[in-house]
Amino acid sequence: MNVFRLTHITTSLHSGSRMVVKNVCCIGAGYVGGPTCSVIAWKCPDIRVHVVDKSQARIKQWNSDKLPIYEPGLDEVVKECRGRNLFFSNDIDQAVREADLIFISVNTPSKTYGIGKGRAADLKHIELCARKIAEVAEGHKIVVEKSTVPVRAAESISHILSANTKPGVSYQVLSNPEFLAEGTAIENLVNPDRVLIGGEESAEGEAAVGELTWIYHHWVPQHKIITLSTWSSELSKLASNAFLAQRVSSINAISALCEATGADVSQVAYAVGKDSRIGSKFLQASVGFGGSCFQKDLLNLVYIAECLNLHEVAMYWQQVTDMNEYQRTRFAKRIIGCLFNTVTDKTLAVFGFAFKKNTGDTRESPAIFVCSHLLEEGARLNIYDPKVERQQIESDLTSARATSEPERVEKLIHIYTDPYQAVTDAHAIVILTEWDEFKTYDYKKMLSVMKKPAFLFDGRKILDHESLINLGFHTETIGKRFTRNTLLRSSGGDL
Ligand SMILES: NC(=O)C1=CN([C@@H]2O[C@H](COP(=O)(O)OP(=O)(O)OC[C@H]3O[C@@H](n4cnc5c(N)ncnc54)[C@H](O)[C@@H]3O)[C@@H](O)[C@H]2O)C=CC1
Ligand SMILES: O=C(O)[C@H]1O[C@H](OP(=O)(O)OP(=O)(O)OC[C@H]2O[C@@H](n3ccc(=O)[nH]c3=O)[C@H](O)[C@@H]2O)[C@H](O)[C@@H](O)[C@@H]1O
Repeated sequence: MNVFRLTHITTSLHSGSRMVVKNVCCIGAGYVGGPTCSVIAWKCPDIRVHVVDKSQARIKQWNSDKLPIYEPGLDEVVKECRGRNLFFSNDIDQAVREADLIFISVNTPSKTYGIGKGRAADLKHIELCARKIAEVAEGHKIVVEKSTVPVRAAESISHILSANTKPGVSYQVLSNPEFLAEGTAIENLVNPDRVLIGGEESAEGEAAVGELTWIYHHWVPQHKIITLSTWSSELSKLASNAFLAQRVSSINAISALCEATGADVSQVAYAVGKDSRIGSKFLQASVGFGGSCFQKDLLNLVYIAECLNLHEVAMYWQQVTDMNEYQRTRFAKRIIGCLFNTVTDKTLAVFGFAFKKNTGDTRESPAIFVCSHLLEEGARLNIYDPKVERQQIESDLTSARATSEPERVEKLIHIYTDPYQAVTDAHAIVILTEWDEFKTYDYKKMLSVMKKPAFLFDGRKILDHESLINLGFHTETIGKRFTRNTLLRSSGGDL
């Protein structure tokens, strides 16, 4: 079916029967809408791209020299296209009215209220976009679901649009989920593994799929563009994130076994990944996965399965997120255990707060969970991250969800812009993000200003642990135990 549809689309493109997309609008100028549409504008100089958002602050930043998100390569793309065929504004009505094709790229967080609280995707922003489009649209519009949504969300969008259709207005709704990862967004967008386009199985549906395919054809080879049914496209996105998260939880489960048995998780991951059926990617054991999507998309999948009475399926995917919770808690407990079972009034230098390197994003960062656990135990935290803003760290750790005692926490956290200052008089260094610069530090110099015994907990497995032990650090990492640390502990660590 797929081959048939692709052939059909290519034929209709060549026959000159297309509507020719000249104006694209994207509602939602976030981590997905911003980079995705910047790349479309960059690769398609013949298309005008308008990125709109309800947040004035966000749009102001997109129009400034300091973009609202840090993403390698993004500044250059925006600089080249902004004002030429790429525009950022709050005028949603006008952008929607002028557009031939509208991406909906707004946030779809887990619900924080009502039925499905904490698990179901909150589609209120999507619905508001559909209603806005219905209110102001003129002529024919292709509406593209770019946000990650539950299966059959496109049906709800279509219902809202058709129930409010004015004379002379028509719509086609497509699913085109995004697979970019933060920190490598531009690279992923420029050279995607695949692009999914789901559409209705009708002549109109296929014509709309053809229009979006034409946009991607500007830079993505035909064989990477997969057309499929709307529902398959929506579910493929949730399934992809679930599979990726599952790999991380699988290797993290093995890391606990390694620590208990004396095996080394890096060696196990290497050996397992050499099997070409398994592959080596996404097998890096860590303090746990973070980011705005893995957790919410997994929980959404669990919720969908439960609603469909597929309890075993729900329980299977639930375990992936339970394992992640276990890994984060296990790491925090290990820190406390090694520090003689108490961190109260001890100073810990925390390196990294973003959920992964090369981003300033902290959403669901394991750092929030580990730090919150340590703060509950009364630790003082000196936190350094090269890209996360001070206010973000403060708000993440003092928010109602992270703690019940914001005033107490405020006194316990100190944000540093220099890692060497952050370690002064600290009892331990805790690495929570895999920033490359952490590998380049002078740990001998750091050790000299720390309390002894000095501890280092590498939650990302990025440092040379043997060298650190030789320097005199009591070193702990995920999925491996160092026997020489025992000597350190018995000698008071003063080597
Ligand atoms: N962050 C990521 O790396 C990825 C995210 N996704 C998915 O893409 C979607 C968007 O995610 P992000 O870009 O991270 O979210 P985000 O929170 O960074 O951006 C969403 C933007 O939409 C705006 N918005 C919300 N409702 C609006 C409305 N009614 N009118 C105008 N603007 C509105 C918000 O002000 C915000 O700026 C989500 O469904 C997410 O699951 C998919 C792939 C990767
Ligand atoms: O839907 C989304 O939001 C996106 O979610 C992930 O992208 P992202 O969350 O940006 O980053 P990842 O590289 O997937 O990392 C997620 C988390 O897993 C952790 N991780 C990743 C890989 C690994 O081997 N080990 C590991 O602990 C990372 O440190 C990070 O905390 C997916 O990789 C993207 O394909 C998807 O589009």
